[in-house]
Amino acid sequence: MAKKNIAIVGATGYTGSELVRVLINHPGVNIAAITSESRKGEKFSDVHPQFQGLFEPELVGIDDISEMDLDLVFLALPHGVSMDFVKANHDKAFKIVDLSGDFRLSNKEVYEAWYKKEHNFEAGFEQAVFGAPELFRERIKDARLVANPGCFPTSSILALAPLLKEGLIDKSRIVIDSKTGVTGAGIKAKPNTHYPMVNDNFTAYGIKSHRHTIEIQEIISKYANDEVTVLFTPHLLPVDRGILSTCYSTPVKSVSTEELEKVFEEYYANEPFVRLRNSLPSLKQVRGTNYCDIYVTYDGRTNSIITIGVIDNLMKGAAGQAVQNMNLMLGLNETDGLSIAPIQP
Ligand SMILES: NC(=O)C1=CN([C@@H]2O[C@H](COP(=O)(O)OP(=O)(O)OC[C@H]3O[C@@H](n4cnc5c(N)ncnc54)[C@H](OP(=O)(O)O)[C@@H]3O)[C@@H](O)[C@H]2O)C=CC1
Ligand SMILES: CC(=O)N[C@@H](CCC(=O)OP(=O)(O)O)C(=O)O
Repeated sequence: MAKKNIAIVGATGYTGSELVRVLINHPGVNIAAITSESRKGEKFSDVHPQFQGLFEPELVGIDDISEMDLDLVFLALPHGVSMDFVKANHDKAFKIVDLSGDFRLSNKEVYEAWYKKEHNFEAGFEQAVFGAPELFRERIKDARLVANPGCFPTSSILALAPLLKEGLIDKSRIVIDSKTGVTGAGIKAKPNTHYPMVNDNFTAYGIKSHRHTIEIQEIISKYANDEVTVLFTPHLLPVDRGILSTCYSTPVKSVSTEELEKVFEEYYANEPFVRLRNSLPSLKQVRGTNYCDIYVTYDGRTNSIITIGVIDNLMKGAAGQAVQNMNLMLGLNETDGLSIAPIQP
């Protein structure tokens, strides 16, 4: 079969380079173009020297790809920027996987309330499919626009989905406590991600208002076909990549750890990128991979179910999941390019 032609928009960012790391070893696709506005005309390996000898094309401008013969375009752009490209190109022959949050929510009003930003392409909300393969695989296969999930939502939705599907927990109060590495904030240094602020430090942020609260809540409500209320707090860890989300919920019937493990085993039996762990998972066990490792247990003393979801924010939380979605959208094997072992230690 001829290789599919894809383009990556936003070469200088973390997820742009992570897409390249995965796709240069993908058997079914050719990176036909990679764009940058800030470093246009330079070589990709000038921007990311670790790719010297591996991938050295010249970076083109975003306008150069609109008329190219492409099968799919990845948007590795900030939210608020992706929507312009989607608006201008939604009727082109190529499919789009948008890594930003611009089309993940239900509608323009909800977006504007949580992102504090105007949205300029309302029709995109109707067209977009939320790119969580474990929940919406069949819809992703037919989608022209996939909204790739946020990193915190990926780790927590996968840790909660079986409990919701089986109607095992109280939907009125789910607490999600997440920790992330600093690459989640993108490549440009900000005061809160500057080395002295992050190193040897630990802090919560986005309390009561982080935009992933509504993303998680909307998706799991849709999935459970009922209203779910989520309390979500992210924290910044002094590590470069990885997310660990600990989710607390209350059972609505009598459960045991063994029963819960069985529910999760059955639910994820055929999922290539979900691994159920019988010991506590950690960031390094998924580093550089597309895995989501999950641990589930019941605490009788507090009558709580505790589930832990761990991912690499740049992989299952962004570029890896985007490639998984691309594989589904282009009719390739879902795991192509993604059979990567973790870097440990
Ligand atoms: N980092 C992560 O862990 C995750 C990120 N995401 C999402 O994926 C998207 C990309 O993330 P990430 O790679 O980390 O982001 P970065 O900030 O690292 O990179 C974004 C890139 O977008 C390009 N760009 C084009 N127009 C603009 C503009 N107006 N302002 C700023 N940058 C612009 C820039 O590249 P150039 O100059 O080359 O055009 C920039 O390097 C974001 O929407 C992010 O929220 C989602 C899940 C996880
Ligand atoms: C450390 C850090 O700042 N992380 C980011 C996560 C961003 C992300 O990946 O999500 P979106 O694609 O939805 O922007 C944050 O909390 O905003």
